[in-house]
Amino acid sequence: MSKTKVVMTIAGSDSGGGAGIQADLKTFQSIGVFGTTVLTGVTAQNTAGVQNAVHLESSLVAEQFKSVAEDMEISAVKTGMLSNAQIIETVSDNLASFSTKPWIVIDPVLAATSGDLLLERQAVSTLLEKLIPISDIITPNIPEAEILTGINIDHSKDLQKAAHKLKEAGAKSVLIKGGHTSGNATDHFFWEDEYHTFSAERVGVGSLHGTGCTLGSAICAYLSKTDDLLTSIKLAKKYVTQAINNSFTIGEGSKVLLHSSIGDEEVQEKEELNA
Ligand SMILES: Nc1ncnc2c1ncn2[C@@H]1O[C@H](COP(=O)(O)OP(=O)(O)OP(=O)(O)O)[C@@H](O)[C@H]1O
Ligand SMILES: Cc1ncc(CO)c(N)n1
Repeated sequence: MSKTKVVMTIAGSDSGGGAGIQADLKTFQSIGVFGTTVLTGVTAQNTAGVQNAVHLESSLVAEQFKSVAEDMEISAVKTGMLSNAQIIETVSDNLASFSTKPWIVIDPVLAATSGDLLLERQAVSTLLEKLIPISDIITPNIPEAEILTGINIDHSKDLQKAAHKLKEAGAKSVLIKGGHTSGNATDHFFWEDEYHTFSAERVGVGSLHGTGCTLGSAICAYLSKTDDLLTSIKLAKKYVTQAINNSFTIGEGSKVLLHSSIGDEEVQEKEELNA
């Protein structure tokens, strides 16, 4: 039997259970990897919005990181809510300290679905300087890509320009998510000189909560299993689409996703694709 892969999410808590570290752990469990956590902050949050948010001391962020990384071999890391510049710097320093570099997936969370801010605006430049250069993949939604690059995204040419700017900032690859558009839910992937799209029929279920966290943590989980970017994005897109198809109402606000076990046969697709 192959060894269970250990992955890490560096993110905030969503008390409502739909996004943040809770969504990440549910995704890891469903895909069959062992999830560890470095908590950056705690939100009082539900499906309707964020009622309060408190970030942790960066020294405690560093200690959690050390406790896990000294004990286990981490094969992939995903970041979510990072709250402020100090936490970003701590995360960047700690990620740089791995002797064997894990895959690094950066979900540049700036705000919740409800619009509440989850990263201080003045920390955007720190994210660009400290974290993006060490990422294997960064996964902004369209509003996040606009804020990170200062480019208004109206046409496909704008997507290209924004991705180019993020690659110039040091990202190895860029996946711009298409949740915030109309028509099909198409994600645009820019990697070296390659361009790929990952598309699914838009599910007309109204507002959703936790889609971005789920996609990012699924990419992280599959990277740990397959060591292959394209395969991981393809499988993660399939995972999030299925969870969206099965989404349900649990509170007054956005719907939440249903995470269901997938099993190793999905990963066999890699072998089939490579055969
Ligand atoms: N209604 C939908 N139907 C199908 N797929 C969707 C839908 N909405 C979002 N997606 C997909 O979900 C994934 C996450 O994209 P999205 O743009 O929603 O991320 P996000 O805005 O970061 O999420 P969040 O709202 O949780 O912060 C993408 O693969 C996107 O295409
Ligand atoms: C804690 C947390 N992280 C990320 C998101 C983004 O959906 C959220 N709403 N809450």
